[in-house]
Amino acid sequence: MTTVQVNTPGGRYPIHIGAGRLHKLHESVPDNVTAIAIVTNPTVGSLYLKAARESLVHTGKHIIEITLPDGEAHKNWETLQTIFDALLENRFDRKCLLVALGGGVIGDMVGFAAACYMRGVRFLQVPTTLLAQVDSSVGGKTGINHPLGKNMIGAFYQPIAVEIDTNVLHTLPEREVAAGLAEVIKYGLIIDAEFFNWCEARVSALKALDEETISYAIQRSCECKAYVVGEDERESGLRAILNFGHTFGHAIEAGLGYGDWLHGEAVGCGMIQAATLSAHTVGLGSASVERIRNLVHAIGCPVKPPNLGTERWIELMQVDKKAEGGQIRFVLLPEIGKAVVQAAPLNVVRDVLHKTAVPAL
Ligand SMILES: NC(=O)c1ccc[n+]([C@@H]2O[C@H](COP(=O)([O-])OP(=O)(O)OC[C@H]3O[C@@H](n4cnc5c(N)ncnc54)[C@H](O)[C@@H]3O)[C@@H](O)[C@H]2O)c1
Ligand SMILES: O=C(O)C(=O)C[C@@H](O)[C@H](O)[C@H](O)COP(=O)(O)O
Ligand SMILES: [Zn+2]
Repeated sequence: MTTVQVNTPGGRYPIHIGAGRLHKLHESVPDNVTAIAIVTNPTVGSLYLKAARESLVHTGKHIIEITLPDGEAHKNWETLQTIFDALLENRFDRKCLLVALGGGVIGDMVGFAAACYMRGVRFLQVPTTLLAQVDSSVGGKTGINHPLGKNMIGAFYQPIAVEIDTNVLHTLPEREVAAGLAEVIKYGLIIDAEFFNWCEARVSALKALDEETISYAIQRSCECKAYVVGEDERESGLRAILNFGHTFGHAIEAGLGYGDWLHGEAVGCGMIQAATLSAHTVGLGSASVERIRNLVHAIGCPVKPPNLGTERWIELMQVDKKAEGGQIRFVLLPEIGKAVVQAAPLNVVRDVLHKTAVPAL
């Protein structure tokens, strides 16, 4: 097992990474917990709820299970309310623990529920998708979508620990693995050029979930994210670089009504668009743009954005949380491994939207 430590003002906690961690969840449950709610969905529940429950039974605590509908389209108020209903019906008190067993959708919603229930109870992240293991379970961004914008309602709220079991990745559909790899590559692009090279050289092993390769990819991703959120928990500066590819990517997700493209797929394609914009604004070389496009393609994510119509793209991107005074701000790369956040002229953005609409592969 490897441990990566997260240290933020809002919480200090370990990320445990290893094969079989699902059977050791009890090790992360504090003694003074009064009751545990395992929150999952039917897909993950049918695969892993039994193992999670069996390990948590070792704590001797009262355990309930809450099953939410599966999918990004359900990351909303209505689903959140069902968590509160179950907690109240079962008389859960302030010393309860919520366990998020699932991908990023479950993690984001359970984290937000934990932030709100009785003004804050503890929660444990047990991410079961690659994307959730390398990104969403770490750093405390929690929340739900609004029809007008992605993750628009939420809170910064840290878990007490993250338990990553690499074994669970083997039941993931290929498309979900590709989506997770998009966020892995992101760390190389924004902060660690050597890690980008490392990923480029290991595409087959990453896609095949080779144990040693994927474990290192998860560890390095968590280290990068832990560093960034440790410096800037609430995104007053540096943390915005974790949003590379997301200004375009979130527009794809919201523009298509959530659930058509996977989050990681939208981010993968958005990173190509952001790289193209970087070439026009901060001097990223065309060879680097090509490398990024090739790697996104190689991991199995789409490289051609959907046709939302240029003005609709702009409208959707203006809703982005990084926007200030109506001006869209983008994460841009002067070079691979280095990121800056700045506004870009709208005529250049329009030009990039036209250029990236043409498939180059
Ligand atoms: N909070 C953050 O910092 C952060 C970071 C990145 C993404 N996100 C959010 O995370 C969400 C995307 O997360 P995701 O990609 O994990 O999607 P997801 O949670 O929808 O999971 C993808 C699919 O895989 C299934 N699944 C989960 N684990 C499985 C397993 N081991 N085997 C088989 N199937 C499994 C799920 O049931 C679901 O159908 C988005 O809402 C995104 O906005 C948040
Ligand atoms: O943790 C962060 O900060 C990120 O930006 C990570 C992103 O991968 C993630 O998709 C996040 O939920 C996006 O945040 P948002 O503030 O743009 O909704
Ligand atoms: Zn993301």
